[in-house]
Amino acid sequence: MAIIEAKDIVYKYPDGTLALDRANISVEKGDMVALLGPNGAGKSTLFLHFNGILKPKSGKILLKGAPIKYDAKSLMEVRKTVGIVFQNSDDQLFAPTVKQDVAFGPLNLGLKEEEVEKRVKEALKEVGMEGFENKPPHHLSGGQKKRVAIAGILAMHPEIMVLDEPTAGLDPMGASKIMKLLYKLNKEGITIIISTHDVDLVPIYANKIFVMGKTKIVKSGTVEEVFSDIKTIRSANLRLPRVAHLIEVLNRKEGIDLKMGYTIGEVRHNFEDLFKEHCDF
Ligand SMILES: Nc1ncnc2c1ncn2[C@@H]1O[C@H](COP(=O)(O)OP(=O)(O)OP(=O)(O)O)[C@@H](O)[C@H]1O
Repeated sequence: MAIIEAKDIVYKYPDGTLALDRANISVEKGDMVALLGPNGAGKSTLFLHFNGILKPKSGKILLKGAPIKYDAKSLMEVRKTVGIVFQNSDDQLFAPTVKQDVAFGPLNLGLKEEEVEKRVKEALKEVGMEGFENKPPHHLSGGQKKRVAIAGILAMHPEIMVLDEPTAGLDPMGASKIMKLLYKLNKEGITIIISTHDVDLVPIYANKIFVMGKTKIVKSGTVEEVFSDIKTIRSANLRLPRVAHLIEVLNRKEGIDLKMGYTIGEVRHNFEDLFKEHCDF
């Protein structure tokens, strides 16, 4: 059974913009999902439905099979289960110190001070931000802010983490580190859903991809299923991962018959197999 599902979600902003028009998505427990799509497709709008920040005009969000309700008590429960990390960390971090920021969510859950302290410590350790407890968040770098924002959500012990473009604005090493952190959290049991434009990182970490066109999901599947659908990739302003593009060019222009791959590791194996087939070592 899906852990979280959007069913026929329609959402119109007050100015009349139809941002979602019967959008459907279904995520299994333990998945690490990447949502791809062009600017303005509706990815952030869809994410804001996952923990009830936005209420659909029609359609439902099902959490563990049950439609979420929008009264304050039900929303509190939903937000314990589903944590959202916003695209812009400055929208998330507002307390005078890192420690107070990470403590905000658990304190809101009404947890005892001792338990809050414990969770803050654990969360900062998990994201590699121990020692920054007393720093003001606005003095941190972009990558550090992202880690603190993730810690603030982790401290609520969510089952699902939804991250809107978690690598946007980070340098390549910082982006890889954040993806590795999310991968680790996923392996520890948290279902992770991210939106991203980083098609080179997606095949390394995601086990399921959804592609969003304007207002709805237009394709879903494994890395291979999605990236082999070139028409959809182009229509969503995406591109192949660089390494896959190289294979495509080698096969097309040089007449090499190399098996397609989407990560460096995969392609290395495919090259080795090709060499074994054609060379006497
Ligand atoms: N507060 C708002 N009021 C009116 N329209 C909005 C608002 N926020 C977003 N929109 C519109 O809704 C549509 C979907 O926007 P959304 O931010 O969800 O897209 P996105 O896929 O997350 O884009 P990006 O990749 O650029 O972050 C766009 O047409 C956008 O202009």
